[in-house]
Amino acid sequence: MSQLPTLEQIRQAPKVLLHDHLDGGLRPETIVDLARETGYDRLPTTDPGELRTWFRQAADSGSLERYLETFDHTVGVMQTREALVRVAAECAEDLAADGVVYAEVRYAPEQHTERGLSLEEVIEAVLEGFRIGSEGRGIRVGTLLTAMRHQARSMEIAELAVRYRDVGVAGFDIAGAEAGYPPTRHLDAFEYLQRENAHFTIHAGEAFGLPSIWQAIQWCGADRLGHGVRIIDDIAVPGDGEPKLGRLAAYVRDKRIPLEMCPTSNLQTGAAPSIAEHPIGLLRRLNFRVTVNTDNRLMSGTSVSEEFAKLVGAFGYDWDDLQWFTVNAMKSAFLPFDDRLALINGVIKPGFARLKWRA
Ligand SMILES: O=c1[nH]cnc2c1ncn2[C@@H]1O[C@H](CO)[C@@H](O)[C@H]1O
Ligand SMILES: [Zn+2]
Repeated sequence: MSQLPTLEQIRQAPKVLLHDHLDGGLRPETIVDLARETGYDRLPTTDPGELRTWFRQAADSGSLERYLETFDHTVGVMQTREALVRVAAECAEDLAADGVVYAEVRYAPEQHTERGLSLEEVIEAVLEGFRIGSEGRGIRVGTLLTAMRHQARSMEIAELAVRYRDVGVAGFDIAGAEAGYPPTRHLDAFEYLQRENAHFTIHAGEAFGLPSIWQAIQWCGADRLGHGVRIIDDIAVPGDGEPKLGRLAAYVRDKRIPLEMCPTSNLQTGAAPSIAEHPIGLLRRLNFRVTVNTDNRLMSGTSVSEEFAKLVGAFGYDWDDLQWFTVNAMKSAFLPFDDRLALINGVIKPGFARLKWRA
């Protein structure tokens, strides 16, 4: 009988990451450096080791709103061009070191203008950082521009996503507290993106249920769902018989709408009770188009490989399962079809084949 994949082996597999926040993945050492350089004096500690633990624990709050408070400190030190270039470059390095071959990393440009940078300067700094950090590392990184759902700048950000689409911006997203801020608040931005043939995902079904998912898909036209875990509220699982899908869950599965699942993050915000009870188990069994993501590597103390390893531990996933999640993610990327196919056939399948052969 073949062994289950180990964390070390998983690190060597070519992986794809669709849901990762730039301001949720800083190295603690970098936060300390940047705070010193930019005069940010509100960090809870200036010891990198303690800071790592602080983020992890503060994010373990059980509520999305409290989890999001920790971003004050990362966003607080990402207010200069140099800081943004460095954070983006290190993000690409860290993802490449974890074996990620394609990533879409998101952030909200409107949160990085406190010290006078324009939205364009923010976007260009991040693109420059990703260019520097990916060079020669076997990784391709695109960005998603996020608009904050409690603010009113989504149209402006959507226009920038279209303007920069041929130079590294792959799409658009909305994030932030979900309850009380339905996606339809930003309908004009989504309609504009659709008219422009642009791609977007929406954080939906994380801290709020089915109405949020329904609006994101049927009103706003989202290509993908950020999290989407609450889709299980539309699936009845009788004790003995087959699970029965409601109309919305059936639509999501039939249309192959990608779910950007982030298991550890969901435990921290209270969206799932444990990895073993995470909806990903059922959704994978029912062949929804599930992908596995990190959300915020710093706040969750995780990486794509570690998310995979936790799922292997909880559900006994083998190499075929991990390849299936990876191909799902690549199919769902906001990248031209030819490029997706080239990565699947030229990088992902051969990479997994080598690991399976060794196992
Ligand atoms: O899981 C999440 N749900 C909703 N919003 C989030 C999540 N993670 C991060 N952000 C929000 O997105 C902003 C831009 O990257 C972050 O500053 C944070 O406020
Ligand atoms: Zn997120």
